Amino acid sequence: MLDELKKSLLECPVVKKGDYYYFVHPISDGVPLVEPDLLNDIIDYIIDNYNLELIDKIVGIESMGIPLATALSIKTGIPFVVVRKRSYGLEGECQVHQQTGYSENELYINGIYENDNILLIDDVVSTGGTLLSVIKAFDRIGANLVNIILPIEKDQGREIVEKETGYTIDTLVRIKMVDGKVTIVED
Ligand SMILES: O=P(O)(O)OC[C@H]1O[C@H](OP(=O)(O)OP(=O)(O)O)[C@H](O)[C@@H]1O
Ligand SMILES: Nc1nc2[nH]cnc2c(=O)[nH]1
Repeated sequence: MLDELKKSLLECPVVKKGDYYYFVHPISDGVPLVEPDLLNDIIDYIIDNYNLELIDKIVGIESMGIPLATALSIKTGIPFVVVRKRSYGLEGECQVHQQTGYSENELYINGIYENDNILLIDDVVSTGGTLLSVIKAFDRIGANLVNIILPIEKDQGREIVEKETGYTIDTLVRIKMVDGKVTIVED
């Protein structure tokens, strides 16, 4: 399982954003081509390894959390919500500041309410900045974060977020940038 994901990560190009080594991968960038088998590998792994009966809503963070949330939603029949980079000004909208290793944005949460049982999915955790701010917003809303799942883990973001929030962050493959190339960190 996940061999496709590991293999594709080892092969993917890396570009520099300032001092930040940025891997370019179908799951995290939608380029150069997203093979359905790769997406299915990830979704089938989640379905095979998690009890999703309690989940009311899947939540994907724009942009690359969207394909994952969509695919998981279609296969499970669980509805999904997107945390957007655009404000809608709907009643109760929650604004969140997103800081990554190379960019910052505002994120906007609509459609998530107190006691919603949530599966939060995104493509990658690196510095943890995105996850940290979204998780804190869900805590303010009073939503119930049942699972937090990301296919790709890079750098120390996962540990930082787990320490700061007390939540368990599940990642499927851990990578490390060595000499500007992607390496897989085996458990
Ligand atoms: O752990 P962090 O350092 O916060 O990095 C992880 C975030 O970086 C990307 O978001 P970004 O908005 O840059 O890209 P996207 O719009 O392609 O998802 C990715 O989708 C994660 O949300
Ligand atoms: N594709 C991609 N997304 C990221 N989000 C945070 N870091 C990275 C990275 O190195 N590559």
